[in-house]
Amino acid sequence: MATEQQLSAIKGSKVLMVGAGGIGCELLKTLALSEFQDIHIIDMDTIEVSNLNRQFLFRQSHVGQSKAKVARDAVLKFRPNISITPYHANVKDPDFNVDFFKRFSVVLNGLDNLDARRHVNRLCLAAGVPLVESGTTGFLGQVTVHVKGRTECYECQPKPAPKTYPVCTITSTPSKFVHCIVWAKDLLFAKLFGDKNQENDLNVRSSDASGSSEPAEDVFEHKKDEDVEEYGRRIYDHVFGHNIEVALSNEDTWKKRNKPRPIYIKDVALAEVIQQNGNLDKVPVSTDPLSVSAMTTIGLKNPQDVWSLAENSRVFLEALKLFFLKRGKEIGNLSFDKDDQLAVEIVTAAANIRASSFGIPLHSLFEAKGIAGNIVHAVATTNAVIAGLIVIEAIKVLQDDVKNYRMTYCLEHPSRKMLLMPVEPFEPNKSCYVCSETPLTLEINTSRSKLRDFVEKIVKAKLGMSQPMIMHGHALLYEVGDGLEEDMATTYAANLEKVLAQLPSPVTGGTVIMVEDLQQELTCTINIKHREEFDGEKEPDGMILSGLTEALVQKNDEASKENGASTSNVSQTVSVEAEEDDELQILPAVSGLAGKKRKLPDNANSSNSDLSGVIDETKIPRKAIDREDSEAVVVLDGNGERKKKRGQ
Ligand SMILES: Nc1ncnc2c1ncn2[C@@H]1O[C@H](COP(=O)(O)OP(=O)(O)OP(=O)(O)O)[C@@H](O)[C@H]1O
Ligand SMILES: [Zn+2]
Repeated sequence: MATEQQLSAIKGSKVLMVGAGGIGCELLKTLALSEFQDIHIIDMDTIEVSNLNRQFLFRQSHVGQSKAKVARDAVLKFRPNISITPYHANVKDPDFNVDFFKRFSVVLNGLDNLDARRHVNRLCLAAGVPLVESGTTGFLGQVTVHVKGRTECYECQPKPAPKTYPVCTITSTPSKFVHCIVWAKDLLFAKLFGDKNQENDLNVRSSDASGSSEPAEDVFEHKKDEDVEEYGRRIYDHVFGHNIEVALSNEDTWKKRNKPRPIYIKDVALAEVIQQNGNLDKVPVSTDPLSVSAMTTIGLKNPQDVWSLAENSRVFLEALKLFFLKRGKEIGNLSFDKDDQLAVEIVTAAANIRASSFGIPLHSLFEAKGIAGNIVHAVATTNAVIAGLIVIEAIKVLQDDVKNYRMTYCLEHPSRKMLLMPVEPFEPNKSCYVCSETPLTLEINTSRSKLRDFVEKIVKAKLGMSQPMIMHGHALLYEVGDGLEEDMATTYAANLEKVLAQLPSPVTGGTVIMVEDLQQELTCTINIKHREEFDGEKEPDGMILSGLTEALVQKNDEASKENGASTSNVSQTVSVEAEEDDELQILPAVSGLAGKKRKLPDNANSSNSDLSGVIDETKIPRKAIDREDSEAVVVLDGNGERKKKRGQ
């Protein structure tokens, strides 16, 4: 039961919720039942069938409608007298500016991606509004509190980067099914259906061109009059047969490894089935390109079955054919999407054929989809627990009860009888470029890199700015926005194509530039250091930004060990991520010592970095507690009451 003081804080508040998905639905219900009276919700999505199992405010009949609006209507049914204002929009829209944020007592995030979270963090800082941030993945979850000047901001600490694998493991020496999936998705699928000009480590030449003056042809090129089936067989033999033969010729690689087996269509005894399969008459008529299915055409029904090599080969050939016949217009622009049935089918089939070649156990489409889409199945209970914790923290924030703020981690298994681990928040990180505006340093070749490279690779990708303005002293080098005069827009467009040292106000070693995002009201100072050379493999951007609270790249230790010595390419990595969302950071239970340095655990996990789909997360907090035994730890006792334990 809330005290009177709490009730009065709740009733007088105006709350902004961002995200009306898994956490958001639970959160809106809990806010309404906790007597909150004025709630605004932003969500840019419409309801999908796959949301219904856990986003309980939505029903089948709501599919296709705005999440924010339907969530509002559903809650008003049992709390008709409160005010809920929905916005079916992206929180990054310019309408949601600092003035908009200033209208709220607290902002509560129920988002699923880093980009939006960073954006909201910046707006909350600029508006001086407290933020309660949250995330869940399977049984894991966390709620953190961010109040300007008092606690760290969302970006004060590094976020775990996607798990990556050495390129050589993916291209030459896979030892796990996940390696085959990454190969099929990031290399093969990208080469077949993505941008043809992209850099890609897949062997694309039909033969080694070194001996001849003629450049070898790109096998992935679909020749004008080439029959699609013929094309499919050619690709099959090249990637599963020829490329493996080439790999085998490098004998050193296989001295301590099992040799892979080249697989050609003729080996799979497909002669007859090729004739039968791909009967397009059998494809159900559908207007939705994402529902075209090779499995259906072939008559494979159960996605949980593990297909044989021959079945995988049939699916591969059929899916390739369907892409060309049914979705030809998309070819050249596709990137893997876990909700694209045909894409999942071809990636599953290709990964399985490769796995077969390397003696790795095959997997079902269902399993392969989980791995490729990095799906950790959501647990509705975790969302409910996290939503409850968000409301608890929101109430403390409304009462300005700073000393009782807690960041709480929800674990899968009890650790010291705790499933919920509260941790005192940390002070702002003095070197955070977001909340402490600490200058950054950029090493760059100022006579080779263009302003466009700087904008794309640094300002947008690294600093997460969407409406940047770049200044050198009083000179404005670049700006975006609707209100720009035509001549200025032309000047900025021309500047983008100039190398830094040749800009109207030249940027060279020693220059200090300011980058400002007008919407986020964030300004970064960047000290420029000219550097002549960059290592193409280790520093592929050709520029290095330092001073960020940088992401920790999680190396797959086993993969590194297995392949570390095999090629020169170990430092290069392939990301297993299709998208940068669902990021969840699990931090150790260092507590009580606000301002003290903390480390991410070695095996820190995040939902988007664990491909097994099963996160062995319990080790993280438990290890952390054990390691931090002598530190102050705040625990919940059996009755749920908070006790503060001080270590010796
Ligand atoms: N930039 C954004 N602006 C507004 N809403 C956003 C933004 N980014 C994400 N969201 C919303 O945050 C919610 C996150 O919810 P959740 O993690 O349950 O994802 P989901 O898309 O509903 O489910 P799933 O990804 O598991 O299919 C989604 O409803 C999504 O629309
Ligand atoms: Zn910060």
